[in-house]
Amino acid sequence: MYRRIHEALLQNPPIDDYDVFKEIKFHSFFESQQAIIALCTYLQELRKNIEDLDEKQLQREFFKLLQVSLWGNKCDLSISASEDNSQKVNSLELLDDLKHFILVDDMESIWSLLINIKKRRTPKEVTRIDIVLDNAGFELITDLVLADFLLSSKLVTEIHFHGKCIPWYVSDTTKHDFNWTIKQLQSANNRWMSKCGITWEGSIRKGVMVYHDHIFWTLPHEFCSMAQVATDLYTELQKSNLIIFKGDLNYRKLTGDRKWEFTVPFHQALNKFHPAPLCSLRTLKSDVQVGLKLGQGEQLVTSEPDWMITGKYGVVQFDMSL
Ligand SMILES: O=P(O)(O)OC[C@H]1O[C@](O)(CO)[C@@H](O)[C@@H]1O
Repeated sequence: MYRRIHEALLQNPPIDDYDVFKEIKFHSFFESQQAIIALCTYLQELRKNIEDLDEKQLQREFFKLLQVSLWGNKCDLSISASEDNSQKVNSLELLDDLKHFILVDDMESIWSLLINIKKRRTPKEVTRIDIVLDNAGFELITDLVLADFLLSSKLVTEIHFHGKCIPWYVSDTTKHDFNWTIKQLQSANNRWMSKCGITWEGSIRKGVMVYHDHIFWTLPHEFCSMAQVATDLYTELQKSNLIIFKGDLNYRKLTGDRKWEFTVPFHQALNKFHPAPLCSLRTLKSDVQVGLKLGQGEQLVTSEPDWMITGKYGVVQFDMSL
């Protein structure tokens, strides 16, 4: 459907590069303003003392911002049929209450990977994280905040973002959305928002934040076929130390969108897709889920029949092995 919409526009210059979802994406960004201010303020305060944090404190902040990015995935205009689905309250204050809804929590393993790389890194070495983006609006801000934290804490030295070439699933991030968001922050009437915008613009100029897009992300292929059908993208991702896949649609493509048993290991469902260590930050909006404990899925089926489609539950699911 999204391809059809795009095709129809392509055939009708001068509106051939018009994004029909632009207005609602903008609206969702502005509606999330207070939550964005809270997050930007938190980040800027954190940056002031980041050099003084010990390992435990750094880990705590990493877990916080990883969860903020996870729950940012609730803000998706495709699940809400384009009704308002913005973030109204400070997401940092909700984390304790939401913890219980994380069905798979591999945050410790992700932390071990990153902190060990940091400890072993020589001064000239690059540590790279790739974030395969999902929704523009509040979710994109949470991803940028996480990226900034990873860079300012020196856990990593480069962040590569991957977005969509065409408007996709209503609110998915395109290059235009990415640049627009950073410009909006820069010119915002709030010093912390504009500080974030200016810093991120600078990071892009210096090449420590890099934006990519590739047609593969809007093709119907499951990710295990990437090495064959998009060899250049697969090779690019192999340069990463960790790939973070945001959102439900990416999870469906990681796992081939099959009716797996809930207890099938994530590694098995990836079906040999291993360009680099990877993780999924996803709130559940469709009926595929792997890597659960024995009985966990069945219990949810009984107690909450729609647990897989409302975005109430989330996973931070990691696969290390190559
Ligand atoms: O933005 P996300 O997290 O990828 O969610 C997209 C999901 O939402 C839906 O469009 C509706 O639930 C699913 O078909 C799709 O998997």
